[in-house]
Amino acid sequence: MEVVVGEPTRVQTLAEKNPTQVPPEYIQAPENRPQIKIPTTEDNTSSTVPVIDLFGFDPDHWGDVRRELGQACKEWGAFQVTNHGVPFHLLHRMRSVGLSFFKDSPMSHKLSYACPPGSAASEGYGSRMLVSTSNDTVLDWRDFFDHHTLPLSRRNPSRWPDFPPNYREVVVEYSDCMKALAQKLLAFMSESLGLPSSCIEDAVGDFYQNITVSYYPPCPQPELTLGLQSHSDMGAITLLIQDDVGGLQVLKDGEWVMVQPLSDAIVVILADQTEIITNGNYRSAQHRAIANANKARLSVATFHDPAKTMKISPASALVTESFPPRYCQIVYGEYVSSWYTKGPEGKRNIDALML
Ligand SMILES: O=C(O)CCC(=O)C(=O)O
Ligand SMILES: [Fe+2]
Repeated sequence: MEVVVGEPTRVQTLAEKNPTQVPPEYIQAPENRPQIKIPTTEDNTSSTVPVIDLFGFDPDHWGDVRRELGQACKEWGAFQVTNHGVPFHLLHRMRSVGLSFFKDSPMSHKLSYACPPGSAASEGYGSRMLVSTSNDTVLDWRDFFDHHTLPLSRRNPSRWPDFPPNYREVVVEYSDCMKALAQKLLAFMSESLGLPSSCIEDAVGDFYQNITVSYYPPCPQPELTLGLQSHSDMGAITLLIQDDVGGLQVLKDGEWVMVQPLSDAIVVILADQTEIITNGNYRSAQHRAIANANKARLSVATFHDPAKTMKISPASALVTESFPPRYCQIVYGEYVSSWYTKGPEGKRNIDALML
């Protein structure tokens, strides 16, 4: 494998030249290309990513919410939540400062935050997800900004954009709200499996939280490329908001299903460590983002991961003689390194751990 050195091409810079074609390094193999469909009234609408009303965590609704959540975790590994308690104006402000950084600040400003080329998951402005590439690696039609937000020892707002002027304070507030929601959701998920409410969170340990703002510029040939290749998230739980353009898809029974943009909802994506901890009772969601011919799209994903030193294995309460462990124990940091080196290719990293 050849290690990438030097600054990557910024997709936004490419797109601003109004090309009529996507450069070859962004063209996916035919089997990975998205089917861009214009929705019709004959579409089978039975397959939609579940939307779960959390009723502001009102205890009167806990039983129903737990049941719905448990079913969505089993069948989909991804769902949207409404009445989640995070103020709508905060979701709006987070999208708005993210968009303003990409759209309103000059490239020279963005580049002053560039991720160091060739290092995985570093904080800053980036365009390539993987550390190294072979000739057949296909690039994503995406630029992003990654923030290290938790634990507090990793949080250094001076590494984040200072434009627009309220950028840093919005990210701090957003980070804290997402942590609180992730904790509540993991508690419900534990309970829905008959486990004590702290079971999954205890197995994850202190959250390592990263917030990634993804910017997908308009693309001349969205049918040939992907905004973000098919993958499952490697940590425990991801909370995502998007704008009204749409493009996030979840794989369900071999079909790619679009996650309908709902401005006040938060998309919940189960990640690989939750699949291991729940011994496969709940599965991580395979997902991807498609590009759009006419519009730029923005999403904000908040990842909650274990510390690199954490050992992750199926919860002992879910392992019995009739339900033996289905995954071997891993050290999270080793899982991450291998993920970034090999690339995600759907769920191959987690599938490789299955006993
Ligand atoms: O932009 C999206 O909707 C998906 C982002 C995502 O899956 C990720 O950053 O891991
Ligand atoms: Fe993801």
